[in-house]
Amino acid sequence: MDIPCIWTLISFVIATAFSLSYIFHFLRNTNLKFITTISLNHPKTSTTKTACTSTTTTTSCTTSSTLPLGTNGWPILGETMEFISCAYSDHPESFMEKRRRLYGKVFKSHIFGKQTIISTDAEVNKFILQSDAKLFVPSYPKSLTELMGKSSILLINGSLQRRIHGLLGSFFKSSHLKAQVTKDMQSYVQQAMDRWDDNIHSPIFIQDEAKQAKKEMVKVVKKIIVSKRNNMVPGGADPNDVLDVLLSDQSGQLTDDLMSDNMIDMMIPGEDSVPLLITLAIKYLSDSPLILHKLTEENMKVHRMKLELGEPMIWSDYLSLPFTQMVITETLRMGNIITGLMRKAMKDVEIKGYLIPKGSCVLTYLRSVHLDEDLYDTPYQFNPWRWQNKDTNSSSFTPFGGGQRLCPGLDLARLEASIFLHHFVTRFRWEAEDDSIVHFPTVRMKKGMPVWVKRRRDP
Ligand code: HEM
Repeated sequence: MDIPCIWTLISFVIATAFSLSYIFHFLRNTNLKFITTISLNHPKTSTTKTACTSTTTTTSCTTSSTLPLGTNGWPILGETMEFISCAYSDHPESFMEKRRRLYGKVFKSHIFGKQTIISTDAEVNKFILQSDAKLFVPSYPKSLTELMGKSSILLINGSLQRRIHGLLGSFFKSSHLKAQVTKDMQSYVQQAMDRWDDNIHSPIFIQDEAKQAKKEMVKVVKKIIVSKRNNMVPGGADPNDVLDVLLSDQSGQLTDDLMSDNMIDMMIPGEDSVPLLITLAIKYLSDSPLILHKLTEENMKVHRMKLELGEPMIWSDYLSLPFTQMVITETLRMGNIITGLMRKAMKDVEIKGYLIPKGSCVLTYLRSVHLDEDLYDTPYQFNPWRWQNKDTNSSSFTPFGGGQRLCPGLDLARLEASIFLHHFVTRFRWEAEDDSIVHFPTVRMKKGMPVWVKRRRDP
């Protein structure tokens, strides 16, 4: 066969493949029930497997469980293009909403090169996040795992993960660290805001300013580690806090690699998540004058009281401002800085009647839960009052994950956001330029959240 002929044949095969996959896709969308039955091997018709349900204390096995429904989309591409185009649109939830309507809150899809079970159900997510490594382990794309390092706490499992988690958790909770972070952040924020006073000809970009503040915070944590290491006397005094414990650990498990990988874990949320939390709070406040007024009033009150007493604000003052904390909680709910968490099933697991087969990749999609109208009235409305007398420790609110991997930096994140907001609203009035939230590949402001600031005359 000559060369043009081979090309004609190849083109024909490719065209046929695309046409068939188009027809297949079209049929599936128009006659969903028929196709799901065939293409998904739906257990109602063909699959019955033995599966295990675990609670904190028991694991029981049943023989009737159903695989989540859903579609695989196009060959190779799966449903990735639709996922991305929805994520870039004004309504990024549309991908999940459409499938929730068709298949329920837990469904199957094929995104980013992998068949994935997506859970948008609060209870299912809670179960998955609270399970130990016998049932589910973290599962991230190779590019991310290489960045994190193999001994990153986000990737290790079992007793070593629990040990490091406990140590980091107590370090971040220690009043010593909170006091140091508060002192350094206050001084940084004040210096930065002094510069803004003179800046009347251009807007301030909150996203960049918050990131710069955060870089200072990472330096603070590092400074504490270095100074502790230098001042450590072998067999010396009892450890003061967890970092002392980490540094003096003799088990040989906490290698330098492990310590440095975990510093990176702390820098990723530091460089990104906390600045984003601050930026989103400013965005929502700029759009809601009444809420901004109430927040300013609360912060002004404590600011004046501290001035009269001649005392500085300390970390516990920031964390006990009730309305400010409600604003931060509502920002976490609506902002969804971490949209979802990836896990891999280590055995067949049955949750709420869904069968999750061993080896499945599972995306616990936190965003859909936080915006679920079954759980929140008018979920797209920024309403901090909804948190009045409401527990933030529930399966319907998990911006910091849950279970054994619950974010150990959550108090620190709230503290840093509170410090920034306090100094910002007590020193300035501002007018925000139009900006919008982008949801893919990560959440951020399109223009960096430019605001025009004006010094308050009523300290
Ligand atoms: C708004 C800010 C933050 C958000 C939304 C956030 C969110 C999260 C989430 C959802 C997880 C769970 C990951 C998983 O289950 O796979 C996590 C874990 C973690 N976070 Fe945060 N985080 C924030 C700030 C911080 C800060 C400030 C630090 C430390 C300085 C920090 C350190 C960590 C660490 C070390 C883990 C891993 C815990 C483990 O796997 O045992 N985070 N974070």
